[in-house]
Amino acid sequence: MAKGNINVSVENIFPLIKKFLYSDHEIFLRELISNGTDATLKLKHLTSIGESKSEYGNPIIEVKIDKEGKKLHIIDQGLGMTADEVEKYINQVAFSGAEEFLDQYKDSAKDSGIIGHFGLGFYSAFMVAEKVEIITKSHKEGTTAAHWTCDGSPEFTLEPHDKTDRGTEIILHIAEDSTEFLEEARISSLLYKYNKFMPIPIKFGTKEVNDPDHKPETTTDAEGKETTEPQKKITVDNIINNPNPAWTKQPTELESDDYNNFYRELYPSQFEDPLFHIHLNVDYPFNLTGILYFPKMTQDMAMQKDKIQLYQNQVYVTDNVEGIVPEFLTMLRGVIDSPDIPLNVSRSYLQADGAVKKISSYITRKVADKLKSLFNNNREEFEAKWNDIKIVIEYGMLSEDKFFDKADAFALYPTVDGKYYTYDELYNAIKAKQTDKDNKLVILYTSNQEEQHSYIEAAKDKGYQVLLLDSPIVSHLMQKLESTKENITFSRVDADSIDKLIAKDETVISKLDEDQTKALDALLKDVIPSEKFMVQLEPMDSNATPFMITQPEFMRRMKEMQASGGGGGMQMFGNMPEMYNLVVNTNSDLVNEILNTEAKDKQAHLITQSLDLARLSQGLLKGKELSDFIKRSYELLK
Ligand SMILES: Nc1ncnc2c1ncn2[C@@H]1O[C@H](COP(=O)(O)OP(=O)(O)OP(=O)(O)O)[C@@H](O)[C@H]1O
Repeated sequence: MAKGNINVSVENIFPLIKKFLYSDHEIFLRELISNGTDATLKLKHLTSIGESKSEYGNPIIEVKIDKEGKKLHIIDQGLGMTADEVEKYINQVAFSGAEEFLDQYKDSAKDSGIIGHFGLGFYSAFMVAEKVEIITKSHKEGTTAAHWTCDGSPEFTLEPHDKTDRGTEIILHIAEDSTEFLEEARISSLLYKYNKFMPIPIKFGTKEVNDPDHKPETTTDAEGKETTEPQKKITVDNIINNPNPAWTKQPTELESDDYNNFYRELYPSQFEDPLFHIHLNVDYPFNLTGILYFPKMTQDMAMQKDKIQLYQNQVYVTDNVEGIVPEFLTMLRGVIDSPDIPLNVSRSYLQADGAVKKISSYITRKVADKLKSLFNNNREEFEAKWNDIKIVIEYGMLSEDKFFDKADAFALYPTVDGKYYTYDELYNAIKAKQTDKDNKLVILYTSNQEEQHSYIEAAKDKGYQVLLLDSPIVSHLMQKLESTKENITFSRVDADSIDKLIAKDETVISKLDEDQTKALDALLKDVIPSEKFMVQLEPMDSNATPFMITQPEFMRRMKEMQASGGGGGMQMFGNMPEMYNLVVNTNSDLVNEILNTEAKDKQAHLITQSLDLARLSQGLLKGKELSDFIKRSYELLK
């Protein structure tokens, strides 16, 4: 038996490992299974090129709990190690890796982001074990198995072992404070979290299934009663992983059902199919595969619990893909697998990393290309899905300039009449009628068809088109479009009276002379609360609404942008009180009647009633004021 000291300068490294990695100690299992997987894949390669005489067969990795002995076993049938190799790879190489890690990150232990994503390899076993054994037999002919033990001090023992079959068994003597790792449920959930798509089958216990060779017979007795014999069960290995997940296959091998099934495998609690998928597959200048799904979005952007999962060669790493996937795409779901994403560094470093930047822009481009081809190939279907995908697209247009440029080809602007225009189509459809006297194109929109119904009707009567733009970030997008496209402006239908929304050269003559206008103004100001409404007298078509409430576009939009997270300079708008304009049509019969009514109280009554009607059509009449209005209206009916 050989004894010796592991090549390590720190007197006792294990307490350090334990301390630094405490928050994430569960990753030891992922590390050990990864090692077993690597050892198996290496053997596969060696046998395929004739470098190993060993029979590859159908190797699996087994995880076994020995509750009584307080041990956890991880057994592989990979290439194994000779005693010399244990000496070289475990005593020297592996430990220097751990040491290097500690050297580098000793001072930054607080940054758990680093630690959580760093694979400590074999030595992470000491986070949960007080003693570790390796029993390993190399695939090389004529070699003896080796048995290595270490109890957490730098001392180890290495002796021969009688193991005859190829592969490595790691035995962890679980420490007192880590007995949770002797619980079947805990191990099972860890295997599911980290290993469910690893490339070598992983066995954890056995399970009972119906015997496929047994077809239960049904017999009929003398009285004609049928009895079916019980189905025979057989015991089979409980394989916890799918070693060939969809993203590792070529898109040509997969049907749309396969993609949907894989989505359900990833997110078992999702009942709705995704809207569509994007298969990522690139091997130059970096390596990346994956499948992204567009789920059906809800208006609530925060409600997004199933996230994109990041894998490295089929080993789960994290579901925090911030920095790797552009932010607007973090609303998607699916898998990204890349050996080229550095996992052992902090997030801020990740964002500056050249390879990561390229990955991020590749993903953005792929998503844009996919959207474009969906739009080109089946516009009808794309339009039908627009409502569910618009948030992602609009958000992408706002946050990524490259995406903004590409999205011009497929971003849609729906009208209240169910038409869907691209920007260019919209421009051509409305430019003749909706260009104002200053040659500005005015794009009219509503955020709520029900609430702004009368305003929409007024615009339609003029032959204008009204867009339905109702997503929570659309005010930011309008702002961006106004600054990138030339000479356009967005205006909500209730931002002004229809003649002023798109001001043309023609002027409407007022039926009131100057004195009458002054008198009307005074009358209105007597009754109408000036802190809530700015009275605006306007000569309009005599049939146009006599009293109308509008809210200036600029102010309202700034407030909205602030509410949906504009931050910074927009703070001041959020604190402004709601301010409305009351537009009074001086050419209407009602105004004429108000002026010609002698009795003061009747005059005030008419004004109040008209104001309330205008508020009612904006949805602003509520509470006591609404009750008073209803009461007054009944009085009028008497
Ligand atoms: N189950 C195993 N079968 C065969 N060799 C193994 C096994 N586990 C570990 N080794 C050997 O020990 C070495 C060190 O393992 P360790 O897990 O510490 O580092 P690594 O796998 O090289 O890197 P990482 O830090 O990414 O895990 C491996 O490179 C491999 O040569």
